[in-house]
Amino acid sequence: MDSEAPQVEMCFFPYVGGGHQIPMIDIARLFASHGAKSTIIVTPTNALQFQNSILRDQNSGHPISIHALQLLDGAISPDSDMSATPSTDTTVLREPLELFLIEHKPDCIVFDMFHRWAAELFDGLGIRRIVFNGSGCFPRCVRESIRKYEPHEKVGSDYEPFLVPGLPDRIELTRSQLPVFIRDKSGSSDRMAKDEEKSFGAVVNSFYELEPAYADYFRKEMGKKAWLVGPASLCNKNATDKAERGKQADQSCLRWLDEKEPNSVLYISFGSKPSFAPGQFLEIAHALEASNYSFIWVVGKTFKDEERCLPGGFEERIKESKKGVIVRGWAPQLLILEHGAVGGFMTHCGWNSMLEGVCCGVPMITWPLSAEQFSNEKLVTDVLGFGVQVGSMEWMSFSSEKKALVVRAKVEVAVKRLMGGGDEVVEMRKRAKELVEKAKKAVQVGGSSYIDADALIEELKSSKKNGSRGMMVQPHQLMH
Ligand SMILES: O=c1ccn([C@@H]2O[C@H](COP(=O)(O)OP(=O)(O)O[C@H]3O[C@H](CO)[C@@H](O)[C@H](O)[C@H]3O)[C@@H](O)[C@H]2O)c(=O)[nH]1
Repeated sequence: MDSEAPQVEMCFFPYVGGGHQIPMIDIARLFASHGAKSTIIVTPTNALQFQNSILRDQNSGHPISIHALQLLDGAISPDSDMSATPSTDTTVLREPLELFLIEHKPDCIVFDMFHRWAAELFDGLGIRRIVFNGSGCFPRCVRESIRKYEPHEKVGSDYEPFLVPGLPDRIELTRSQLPVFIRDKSGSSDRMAKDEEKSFGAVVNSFYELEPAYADYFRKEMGKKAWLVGPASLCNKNATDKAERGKQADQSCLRWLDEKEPNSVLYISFGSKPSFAPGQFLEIAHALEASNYSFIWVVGKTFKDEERCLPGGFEERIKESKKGVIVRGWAPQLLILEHGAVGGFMTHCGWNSMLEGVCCGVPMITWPLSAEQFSNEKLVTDVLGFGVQVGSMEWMSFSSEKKALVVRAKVEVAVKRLMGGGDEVVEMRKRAKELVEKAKKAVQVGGSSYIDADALIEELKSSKKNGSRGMMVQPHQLMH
């Protein structure tokens, strides 16, 4: 490293909730641990959520801070009711952000693509922008291929599988599994893709060894400049950091897990905003009772209609038999997944959950619901080979109450297949273990993600030293 070069100043502007915000906070902490002066720009609500872990990092000597944007008088923060979705309008943050950036002029800003107005602001201010879109290379290759070749236009029905053209593996999807904005050709995805094209590159929460063919494809075939610096969750080294990630979690389920045999518990979570129709909760509950494996089930804040969600006496029965725990708030997901008693993960295939399952070596039951989750499922089951599909077929939108049910028999089959621990699952665990080691190595000194993070910092340093924005060199993976 060039010790004479000035310290690089990076700003991070995460989205206002859930699966996009958590990894970006981790990524900011990761860059600070590499010596970059990192400032996380958030709303006042969010600042409180993350301040403890940032304080701990500061105490370890990492150059990191949080800046809480001061909203104009009368303005309401987009996360005030904690229910932000990808379509939440965040333009109210624009003015205070602009004031901050004019004063601080960082060397770059890593921003979430869901702040749809932000690229224009950064360009206007002449600030180098690096995009973060939350997911990995694989789903982005799938999306680009579909955008380019439109294979979904060439099938006869929403449920007829089509091949996603040009990818390193044979990947099939159906039209019903595609986001509505792709099916309807609405401009929002095109605009975000264009924003990404014009940025200096992308910081990706992934690691090369997880998806080498797709990291190469993303960079070489699709011509994207990308720094794969993850898995970001691995920067949480101690139990306190892991427990406080995102929100304060109720940890009582960990004591319950301590009593269980290795690999005997199924962990069920559908991400930061679990949302099902009552009938779907009911199908899951019946399947869990019928399959008779122990489980921790995160249902989110609360059931909308408690009585229609669970069979009569369900909670009393599972409590008495010690078969299961229902978490109504925020679960300490990282601590649960790394607990030896957990042998399976039923997941909606959000990128973070998928990656966290990989880092903990836990095979999955894949139950994609929306966004790019159907693509992520293919990575888990068809490419990495450590998942069992529950068989969900229908993309559901955030606003829609129309949700296709997966019936209890299908859920039960998947649970028994994964938790039964047959030869297939033994193989999955073996593959998963290998990936755990690769993930850990990637973020250690000399690992692929470590090198990528340093490469970005060095790039920023040298252009700072030259007083120019310069051309960014492609990170380490071209050396592979
Ligand atoms: O009780 C909980 C619930 C969630 N989490 C954490 O919250 C994050 C959830 O992220 P993810 O699994 O990616 O799910 P979503 O919140 O649904 O993520 C959105 O953002 C992801 C990243 O772009 C996309 O892959 C998803 O499709 C999209 O729904 C993970 O880090 C979990 O560990 C907890 O710690 N406790």
